[in-house]
Amino acid sequence: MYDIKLWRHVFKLDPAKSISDEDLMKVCESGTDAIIIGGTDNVTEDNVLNLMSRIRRYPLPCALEISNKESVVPGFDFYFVPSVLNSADVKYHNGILHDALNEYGYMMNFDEIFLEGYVVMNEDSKVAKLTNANTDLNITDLESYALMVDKLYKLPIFYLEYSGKYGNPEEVKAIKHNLEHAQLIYGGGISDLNTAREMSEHADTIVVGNLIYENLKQALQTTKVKQ
Ligand SMILES: CC(C)=CCC/C(C)=C/CC/C(C)=C/CC/C(C)=C/CC/C(C)=C/CC/C(C)=C/CC/C(C)=C/COP(=O)(O)OP(=O)(O)O
Ligand SMILES: O=P(O)(O)OC[C@@H](O)CO
Ligand SMILES: [Mg+2]
Repeated sequence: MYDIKLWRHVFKLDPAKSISDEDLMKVCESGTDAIIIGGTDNVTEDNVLNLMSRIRRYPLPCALEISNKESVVPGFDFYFVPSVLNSADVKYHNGILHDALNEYGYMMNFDEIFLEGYVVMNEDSKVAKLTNANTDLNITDLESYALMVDKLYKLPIFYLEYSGKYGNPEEVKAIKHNLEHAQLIYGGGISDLNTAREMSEHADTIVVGNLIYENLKQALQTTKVKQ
């Protein structure tokens, strides 16, 4: 599954959180399509490297969703770079990215880097606070972001981020309707197979994060969306 377009289900592991070898084995052998390593805070070179090397024992794709320049390490199959479109701070659109290109642009392998058009919707999430995101968006606003990502910026990925909260499936449906090329990734508050199925109806890919740490059994059930 080294074609990200084919991913239906992904587990997102937070390098700042601990997970036992036994639980990690269950996650990696669950039948999920890929693992994304990502988090908002306390993401360091050390904890990213450590988690990546433990996941590398298993034959599944592993992507790093970059949260800061300092924790980018070689060895991933893919690098996902979030550009938070509804952030009030240009730093989180392209500012950090521009700095990184100044420093390392000459040595980047652009075939493995995917820019994510990110829209953050849970006002209480760490990522919304960090990026000062305007989460007061209605369906028309979201449809417009979808057009922006797909028709104008022509980004490969639209990520609807509800981190920590379950979103509105009608929003996912409306966004999907406006995407012709971009892959629609939904993440946030998936708590069982039912919610996973509901979001999978319209999202191309669903991401399960916190549930891994809160209720691993339920998290593993969500991979059944692939059946
Ligand atoms: C060495 C090598 C091979 C290099 C490859 C080249 C490469 C890819 C270089 C990278 C270029 C680079 C450094 C670009 C910078 C991009 C960047 C840092 C952009 C800003 C990213 C950004 C907006 C971060 C904010 C946080 C964010 C969007 C996080 C996403 C994940 C997320 C929301 C997780 C959920 O949060 P969590 O921590 O789990 O929250 P809870 O604890 O509440 O659950
Ligand atoms: O942790 P949860 O709420 O499952 O969200 C998943 C992911 O979208 C976070 O970046
Ligand atoms: Mg989390």
